[in-house]
Amino acid sequence: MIRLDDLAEDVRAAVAAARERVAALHAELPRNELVVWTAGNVSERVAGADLFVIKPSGVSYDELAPEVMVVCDLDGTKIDDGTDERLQPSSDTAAHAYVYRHMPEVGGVVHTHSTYATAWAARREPVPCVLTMMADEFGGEIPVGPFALIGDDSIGRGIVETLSGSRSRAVLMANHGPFTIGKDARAAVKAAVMVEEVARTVHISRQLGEPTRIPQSDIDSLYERYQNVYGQHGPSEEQQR
Ligand SMILES: O=C(CO)[C@@H](O)[C@H](O)COP(=O)(O)O
Repeated sequence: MIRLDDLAEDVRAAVAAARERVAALHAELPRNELVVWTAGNVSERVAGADLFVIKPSGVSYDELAPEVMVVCDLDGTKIDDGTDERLQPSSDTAAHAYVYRHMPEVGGVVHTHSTYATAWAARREPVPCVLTMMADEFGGEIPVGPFALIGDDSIGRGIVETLSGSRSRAVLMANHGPFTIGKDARAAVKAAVMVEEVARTVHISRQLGEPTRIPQSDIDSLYERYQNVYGQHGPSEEQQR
């Protein structure tokens, strides 16, 4: 079994940094009202190693300190990471691991059961692209993935099949809920917040009548601008010094 203490110093430092980030980001799930009880998880790939960090299963968000974040290899097997050997990683670990193995550009994965996104998942209905925020963030509709049972590669396969070649960073797994991906865990958490927001707004809009879809050329322009122009660019003040 891989022992964390036997790994190179730079890998151990990268694991420690990922544990800090993943522990802190779990607080965003209840803060943004994306989860009840312990029903959601965040993971992040460890830079420069075939490892990722994920929360332990069924532990209260209040108790998710960096030192209880579980370290797994890309098969989803917990390594000897210094935590109690009885501490089990998230029940969705196999799904996260499958995504990291098959989507090398992905550095973070999030799963929640947030109410509105999960309501669309229960209907197995994609959220149509009727909001500029959707075009900006997801570049089109939020797709639905197949129904898959928890515990093996099935969920991961469904996520990868649905999101490979899609601009969407979110998939609604049928009858289950949203899974989101990003370049790192923070980006995947942002996508989880955004998918819930747009699922809620489009649901409310449909109570008023049928929302109007945005033409594809406008979706493309909005996506291009948001991904490449929106926000702050260039070196930070620290980098300029
Ligand atoms: O969907 C499920 C279980 O049915 C999971 O997403 C849990 O709701 C969260 O599990 P842990 O990450 O705490 O194992």
